[in-house]
Amino acid sequence: MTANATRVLVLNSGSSSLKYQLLDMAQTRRLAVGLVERIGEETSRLVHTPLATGGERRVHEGPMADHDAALKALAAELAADGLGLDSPQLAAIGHRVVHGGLKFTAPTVIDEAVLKEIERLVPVAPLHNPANITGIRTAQALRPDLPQIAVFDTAFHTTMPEHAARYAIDVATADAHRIRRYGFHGTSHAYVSRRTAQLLGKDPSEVNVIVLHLGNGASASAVAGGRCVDTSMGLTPLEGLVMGTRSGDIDPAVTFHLRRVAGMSTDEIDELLNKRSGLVGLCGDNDMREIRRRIDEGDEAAALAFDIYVHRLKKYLGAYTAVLGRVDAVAFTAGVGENAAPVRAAAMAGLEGLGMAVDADRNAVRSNEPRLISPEGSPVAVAVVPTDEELEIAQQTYALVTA
Ligand SMILES: Nc1ncnc2c1ncn2[C@@H]1O[C@H](COP(=O)(O)OP(=O)(O)O)[C@@H](O)[C@H]1O
Ligand SMILES: CC(=O)OP(=O)(O)O
Ligand SMILES: [Mg+2]
Repeated sequence: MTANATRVLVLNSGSSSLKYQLLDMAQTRRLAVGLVERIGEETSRLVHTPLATGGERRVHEGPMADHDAALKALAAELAADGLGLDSPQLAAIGHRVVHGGLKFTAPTVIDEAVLKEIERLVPVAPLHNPANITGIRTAQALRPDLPQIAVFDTAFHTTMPEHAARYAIDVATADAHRIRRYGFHGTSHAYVSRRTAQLLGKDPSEVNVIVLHLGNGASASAVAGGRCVDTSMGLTPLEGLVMGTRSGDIDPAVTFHLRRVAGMSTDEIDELLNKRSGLVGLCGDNDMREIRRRIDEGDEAAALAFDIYVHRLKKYLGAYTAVLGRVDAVAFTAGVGENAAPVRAAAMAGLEGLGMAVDADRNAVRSNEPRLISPEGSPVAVAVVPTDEELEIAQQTYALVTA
């Protein structure tokens, strides 16, 4: 690595999207950011913003078959800005990897053995790990000489105590198949809980925070003094909160019933619970903006979907208050948490008994900065803290390659 290799490319591959950022770590500056959406569909779309050159945002529409095609397309965009992947200034590529099992508790240099382990975990992250693997393989082919670093969603949760991580099922079966709560979105929960402590002017070790990461996938975590003590996602990213297309918590016997009585196959049930449930299953839309618009027009299915979503949030707020004993702050983050003021207001409504409340004027403020939305003097600080998984991944990646 040359001395002026201070850039990191971060790839955050979702099931059908690929978010990316190129950063210069010498000044912690974003050079380019972008997103490829609807990968695998006819209507794929790439939005690229070249911040370094101050150029216009560029949008390309047209089919992109897979993450390999998406990565090649974004590489071409970067090259057009003179920021190509062939640059000697590129120090490493950092990859978000969703499932790392118990093995990976820290950022890891990717080699064949690491890739094999990520592959082994595909059955427990079927929407995510395959996309992560394609991203890694394509990036390796484009720059075989460069360190590729995996930053795992599961890593932050590996501090959970056994009584939170274990399911109450037969121990021998659980151990034989490594069935336990792993938790996901850990990079976001770690970043946001730290930023929340900062917002309060405290050290992370001094505060207990409930983080609500509400994106398309959604999860809650209880963070005590900077360490995760419980989280809502489990063996897979299906458990917990109501999500865009995933059910979150259900009675596991629902799946037996769907097999025995409804005659569905295991794959059909998997698809139902992961892709046709949650908000989309309840009302046909998974985008909170659209749901709010429909509620304003008097749509009952949208209103019920919203109420179910919020009810689940309240349950986790209550549960994690009990788990933590003392809550200093609740932090809302990700697409819904950062932007949907009505979700925040509804989730907090009636929780005065837990010391939680939202000030309507503060809640209505739109900003990209971390901010308090609870009333002055509230026992629990309620905050909106924008997540930045890409920055966190870039920092962890750069720290590893410059260590
Ligand atoms: N202005 C907004 N108001 C309400 N909800 C929003 C807004 N912007 C985004 N969202 C919600 O955020 C979701 C995407 O969140 P995001 O964190 O980007 O998800 P992911 O990383 O899982 O793709 C959208 O599906 C939508 O429901
Ligand atoms: C783990 C997970 O659910 O991730 P995402 O929200 O990106 O789908
Ligand atoms: Mg996300």
